[in-house]
Amino acid sequence: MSLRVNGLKVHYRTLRGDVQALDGVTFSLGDGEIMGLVGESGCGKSTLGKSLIRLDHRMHHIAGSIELNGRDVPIGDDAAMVPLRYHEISLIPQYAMSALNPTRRIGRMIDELLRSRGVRPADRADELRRRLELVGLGTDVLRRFPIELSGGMKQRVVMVVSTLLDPSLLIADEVTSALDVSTQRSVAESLVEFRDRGHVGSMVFVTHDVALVHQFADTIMVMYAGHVAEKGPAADVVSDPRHPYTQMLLSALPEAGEDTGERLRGIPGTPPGLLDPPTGCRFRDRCPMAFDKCAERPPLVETAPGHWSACWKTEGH
Ligand SMILES: Nc1ncnc2c1ncn2[C@@H]1O[C@H](COP(=O)(O)OP(=O)(O)OP(=O)(O)O)[C@@H](O)[C@H]1O
Repeated sequence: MSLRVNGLKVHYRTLRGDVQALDGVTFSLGDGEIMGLVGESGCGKSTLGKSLIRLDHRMHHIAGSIELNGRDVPIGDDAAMVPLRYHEISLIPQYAMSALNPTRRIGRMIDELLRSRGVRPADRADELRRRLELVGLGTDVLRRFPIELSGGMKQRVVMVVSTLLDPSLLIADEVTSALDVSTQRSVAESLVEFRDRGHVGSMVFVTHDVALVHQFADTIMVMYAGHVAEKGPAADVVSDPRHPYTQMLLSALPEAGEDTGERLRGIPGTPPGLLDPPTGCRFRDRCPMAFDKCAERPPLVETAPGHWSACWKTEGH
């Protein structure tokens, strides 16, 4: 499995003009790679996740291409995307577990979903049972209503359903944010296990939680205001961040076990509005290292093997 996203621009049409939510996003994902996608609220994480599978009616594909396993993904053509959805690319949207239909038993809901995707439920019944077991659920959940399950159980059901057709790519959007810390970890471990067993090819794991994602992701991509700031091996991004935004994002996190008595400080300032974003580097108004050249947009450059950064001050620019 391989994914290549090249120069992707996606805007939201609003009465006040176009919100430039993704402005030339370029990255690739290798076979089996789990990529954590992080950045402050509003930087375009969910928009990128949705763009890979389904644009809603306000989203417009302005430019750029997506290639999955060497084939073009026609994101601007809703009808042409139908055969790819859930079979090739699957999404666990934000709040999916809260959106389970309260009047349907889990088993019936799964049957209906499979039929809507052109699959006979009986053909996947054994696999469904195996995967429920894999995430620690008995088949009795199939007879239950969503209200009878805990948050962690619901999230596991959603994971199993979203991956039942063995997609090449899974986008998991904030799947752990509403869960307690130990459940977060076990949901993340189940996703890794699904990848290890080949139930999903690669994964984009969207989260605010750098500390959690760095424990299990292979790579981390940091977005800022619709641009990619940095992408690289998870351990390198955390131990040797190249982009000043990543450095500030990480320094705003507490060290494990450390209590300095200081209040945590966020990054001063706020991201620019995307209706009329500044030209050049979009981080420059908040960046302590900004200089004249930042009025020009810095290209994303590979500064070490597999480690990319878009900053004029990073070596290699
Ligand atoms: N339906 C919409 N109409 C107009 N603008 C939108 C819409 N949805 C998102 N946006 C804007 O697009 C930009 C990217 O939003 P997006 O939800 O992708 O960010 P995010 O990083 O996923 O944020 P969060 O972490 O809060 O989910 C933001 O400026 C947001 O205000």
